[in-house]
Amino acid sequence: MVTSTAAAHKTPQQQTRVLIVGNYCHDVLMQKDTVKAESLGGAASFISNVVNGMSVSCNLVSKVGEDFKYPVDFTPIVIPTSKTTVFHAYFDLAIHGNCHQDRVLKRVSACDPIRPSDLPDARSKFGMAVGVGGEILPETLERMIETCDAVFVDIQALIRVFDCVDGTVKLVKLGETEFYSLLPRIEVLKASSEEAVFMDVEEVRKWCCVVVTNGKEGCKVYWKDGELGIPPFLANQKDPTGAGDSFLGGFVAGLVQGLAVPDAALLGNLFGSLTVEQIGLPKFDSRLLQRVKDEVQRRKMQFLHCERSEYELEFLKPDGHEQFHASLGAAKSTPPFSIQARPWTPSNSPKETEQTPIPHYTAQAKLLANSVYEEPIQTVEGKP
Ligand SMILES: Nc1ncnc2c1ncn2[C@@H]1O[C@H](COP(=O)(O)OP(=O)(O)OP(=O)(O)O)[C@@H](O)[C@H]1O
Ligand SMILES: O[C@H]1[C@H](O)[C@@H](O)[C@H](O)[C@@H](O)[C@H]1O
Repeated sequence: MVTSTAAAHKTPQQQTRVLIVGNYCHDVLMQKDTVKAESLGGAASFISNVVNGMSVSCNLVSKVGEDFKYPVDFTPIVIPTSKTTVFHAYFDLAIHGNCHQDRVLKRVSACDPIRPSDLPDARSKFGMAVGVGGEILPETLERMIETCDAVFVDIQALIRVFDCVDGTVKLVKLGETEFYSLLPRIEVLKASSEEAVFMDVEEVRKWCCVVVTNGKEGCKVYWKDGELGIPPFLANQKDPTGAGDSFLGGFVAGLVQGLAVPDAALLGNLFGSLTVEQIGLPKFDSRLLQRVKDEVQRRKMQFLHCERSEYELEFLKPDGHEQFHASLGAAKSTPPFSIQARPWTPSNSPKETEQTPIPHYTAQAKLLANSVYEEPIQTVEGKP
């Protein structure tokens, strides 16, 4: 439930819909010490890609160094004395099986933290605290809680620590962080199944909604007095990077548009599944996005007669949920929507792609392989 009383004094028109807070980064995907792909990264970039794609207005606060090399929709704060955050993701060091970990991440450089004074004064409806490299400070999250009606947090912003020698990302228990006391004041905490073991879900669900994503199994939503599994969508996984971020983007885009939590989580699952099918930051086919928006619109129309406060999350599974899943699945699987990412080449210029615009073309991964899970099949240079 959105509890902020200040929210009641603002009309939705006066507010930014979604405020995304987290640093952009450079992602380098590695296998056997070889660079397989480079891409714009950071939860903020994956989330804004989805939220923009769903035509939901948003604002973004991010910091980078002067070395930041991707054009982006939301101008970041450039810190001349700092470098852009860089992550190397090692896929061959990953541990599969029970202790699921799809990749080992190393933070190679870290940009400055985002401070309360970097945040806009204006209120936002939904705030998203989505740091990747330790840039969200407790006081920053607290300020977001004060200025947003509802705050959504990715646990990776709270529990990551970084090896002081090689930057390897490690996780600490949520209860041992300075963020713990703020949990009763946030709306939703999202964690992957790997991260969820670093919190006591039974305890945290008393204070806020907990969403645990679980790769190709979909996700599970826990709230104070209930829980619900949300089914996945089929995907041909090439790179898991950003699946959780895109999930959160789709989830929030659904909630902003008035969907109930289970339906919004389906939208999250859909965008997670679309993301793993491409290497790096995905580009979504505009026709697919239009079909998804149409399905969301149709779903909203089904509930026009229901009285629901704009500031209240609805957890119970609404009638027609399975049908909504099927409709989104049909939208996803209708050709030619399930397209593969195009390899990045310097010739992917705006002029050359004018007839078939490709959003975010310049931010696409510079691909050196078809999947981060396999031996290199084809290099860009080797392509006919
Ligand atoms: N292989 C897959 N097939 C179908 N859907 C997937 C697959 N992998 C991920 N998803 C979707 O994306 C969501 C998020 O994935 P996941 O649980 O792997 O997040 P994550 O580990 O936080 O990802 P990352 O850290 O790479 O951003 C899942 O809940 C699911 O809906
Ligand atoms: O771009 C990625 C992505 O945002 C992942 O969710 C995050 O875990 C990584 O640190 C980041 O490099």
